[in-house]
Amino acid sequence: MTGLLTLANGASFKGHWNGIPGTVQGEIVFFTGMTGYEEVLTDPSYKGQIIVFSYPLIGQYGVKASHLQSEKIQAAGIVVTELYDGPVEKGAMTLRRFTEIANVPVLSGVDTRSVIQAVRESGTMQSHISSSSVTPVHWPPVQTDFFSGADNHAEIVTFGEGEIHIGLVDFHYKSTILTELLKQQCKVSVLPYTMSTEQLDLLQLDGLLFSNGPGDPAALSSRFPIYRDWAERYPTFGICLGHQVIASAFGANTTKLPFGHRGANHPVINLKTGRVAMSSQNHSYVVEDDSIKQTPFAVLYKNVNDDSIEGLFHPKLPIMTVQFHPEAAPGPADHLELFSQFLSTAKQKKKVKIHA
Ligand SMILES: NC(=O)CC[C@H](N)C(=O)O
Repeated sequence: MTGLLTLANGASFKGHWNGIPGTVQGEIVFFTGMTGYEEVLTDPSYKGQIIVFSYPLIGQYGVKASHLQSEKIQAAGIVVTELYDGPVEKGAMTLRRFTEIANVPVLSGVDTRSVIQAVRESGTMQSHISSSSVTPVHWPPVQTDFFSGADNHAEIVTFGEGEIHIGLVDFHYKSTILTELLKQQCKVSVLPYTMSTEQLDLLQLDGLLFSNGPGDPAALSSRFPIYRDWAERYPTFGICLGHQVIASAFGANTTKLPFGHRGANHPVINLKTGRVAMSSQNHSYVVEDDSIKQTPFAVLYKNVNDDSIEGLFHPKLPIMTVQFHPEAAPGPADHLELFSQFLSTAKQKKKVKIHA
């Protein structure tokens, strides 16, 4: 069955529709990694978006449960050049089957290079994929607030039994973030983002990790004073949305990039050491350079491609934040050491002997 991708700027692209006939609308974003579609599709930060994969063959190694970043596909739709339909390794499911179960359509046979060029020229915009050739006449606004409370969990869920107790502030975290903490023998309590300070303090945590998440960090603005108080009292690490939220909580502004950073090879420079390393990224919003002077923070990392802020640190308190994804999944593991750095501050607070 043929299908059509329409962009809000009027451009349209024909393809082959895979899935139950229908129509899906969402913000169009593109991911440039050669591998990692399992992690990308299930990363909650992609909630509601239509993902275009730049690598021309997608699905070639199937889908394994151990690679998933959440319990389901979070993207609203998928656009690829070729959907691999051959056999996959024992124990893996084909990507076609995985998308069918989730009822997420795949538009294949699309010239994704042209789509990405259009997005790079016009900026991130609304898009529509459909099994009919009807194009939308109006575009309802895209969802940017994912924190109405409706999908928050009320309970604190605890994993692991380690001596160091970390609170993972859950803005819809990627499972690899939890796995990395557990690998380092932490006890991790996954916290509802609406939790009260009284409840938080009862847990006697040694550190807080503010997670990644979908949409606009400004959606959490009513909680910024609370998060600032928490960060000032606990060793703190922020990842992606968590970085944006912490920066905002201390007075910085955020803005939206023209077409975001989504891929597995974004070079970032550590301004203290001068070391450049590759990073995994998935974000549209960014902390504004000029607004850093309104905060106590200093810039630790910058993006080598566009000079945007990639990480911050507090000169006096154990607070560090990164815009990129040190847990990778997918992507290079060059920044995994940041978990150990964060945990060493948590251990210092607890006065536990650090085994380097
Ligand atoms: N991966 C993330 O946490 C994404 C953060 C935010 N939703 C953005 O797009 O910028």
